[in-house]
Amino acid sequence: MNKSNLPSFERLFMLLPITLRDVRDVVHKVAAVGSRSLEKAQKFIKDSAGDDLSIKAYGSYDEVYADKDVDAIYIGTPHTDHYISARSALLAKKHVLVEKPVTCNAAELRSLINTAKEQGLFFMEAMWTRFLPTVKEFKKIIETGRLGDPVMLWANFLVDFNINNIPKTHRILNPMLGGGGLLDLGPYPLVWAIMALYEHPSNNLTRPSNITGSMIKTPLTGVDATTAYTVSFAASQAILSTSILIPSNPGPTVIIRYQYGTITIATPIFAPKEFTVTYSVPNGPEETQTVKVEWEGGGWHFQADEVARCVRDGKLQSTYWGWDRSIVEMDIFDEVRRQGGYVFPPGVEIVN
Ligand SMILES: NC(=O)C1=CN([C@@H]2O[C@H](COP(=O)(O)OP(=O)(O)OC[C@H]3O[C@@H](n4cnc5c(N)ncnc54)[C@H](OP(=O)(O)O)[C@@H]3O)[C@@H](O)[C@H]2O)C=CC1
Ligand SMILES: O=C1OC[C@@H](O)[C@H](O)[C@H]1O
Repeated sequence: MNKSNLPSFERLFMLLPITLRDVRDVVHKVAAVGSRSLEKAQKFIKDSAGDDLSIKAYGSYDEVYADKDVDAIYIGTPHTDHYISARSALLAKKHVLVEKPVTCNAAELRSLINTAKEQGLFFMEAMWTRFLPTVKEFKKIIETGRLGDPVMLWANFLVDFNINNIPKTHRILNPMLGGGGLLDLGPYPLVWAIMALYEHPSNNLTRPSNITGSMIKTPLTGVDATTAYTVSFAASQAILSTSILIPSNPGPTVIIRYQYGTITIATPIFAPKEFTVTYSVPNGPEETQTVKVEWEGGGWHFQADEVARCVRDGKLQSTYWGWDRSIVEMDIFDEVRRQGGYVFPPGVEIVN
């Protein structure tokens, strides 16, 4: 059946596989796709949006911002474009979901938050891991209190980008696009530190007390190839790392030690479907529990549901990944870059 021949209500109805993941309170639909080239926008709709003829293709981003049928904009451009695109979308009165890292630095983020407040619009970093069902299950285990307080967390995200055989203009290598491992991969080890340590009731959303960072840069372009960073909270500490030189497997890539046990998160760090909890009692037997979670699709739709709910409820920020989390993240990245001596080329940071 050709969906495009149906009246709009029936087309909407055909989107109902949404209910298969048991989401009935919100529905969202791609209304338009913007690209710097019309042909690319059309190709994206054909290849990645089911060739849905109701989706408008635009050869510029500005046309999407100006479209009255668009309520919210997802920005999936390289990091260095996030500030300009998100600001333009907010000024055009659109709610905004912007890829991780939300901006190149904390000053750009603070500026966007002010714009969102002034415009009365929803704004969120697309930290999709926070919205996965796995994290809901993780939080349930923590809330029982049986593990006690967190003490140490180790997390890494390593990806072999084959950097000797890709163009130096690739966004992972290009300093003009905010290249390097920290900004691209670093949000994932950090999101686990934020979820497990910063958000833990024992820390109660208290900002980190100390941050350290060390970077090894590739001679190819000077961006960070391997980075280690630590984040200390009042009573717990995260040891985090990224590299663009080697793959993450074999995992695990996240281990969290609590007073009375350990949680080990399976790979991939950005969308794990399994974790293991080991409860340890002094002088007693250990008890191990493996939690497995399944979902349909890649998993990005859970954050899209959150955007829809927040917009519906008139919220400017999410309770789960609010502005404070992104500010903690970008303050940490600024400090690690400062200690690691990674200065972006002039013009990359729009706000300083
Ligand atoms: N959540 C997740 O799972 C993932 C998130 N990301 C994040 O998404 C963002 C984009 O990453 P990725 O898709 O790999 O990046 P790409 O380099 O593939 O760029 C994505 C698109 O951005 C547009 N664009 C706008 N300005 C530029 C520019 N100056 N140079 C190149 N492209 C530009 C292009 O679209 P066009 O020409 O059509 O306008 C391009 O196709 C990053 O911030 C990254 O961290 C990346 C991978 C996975
Ligand atoms: O978000 C991401 O997840 C997967 C990585 O390979 C990618 O570089 C990164 O941007």
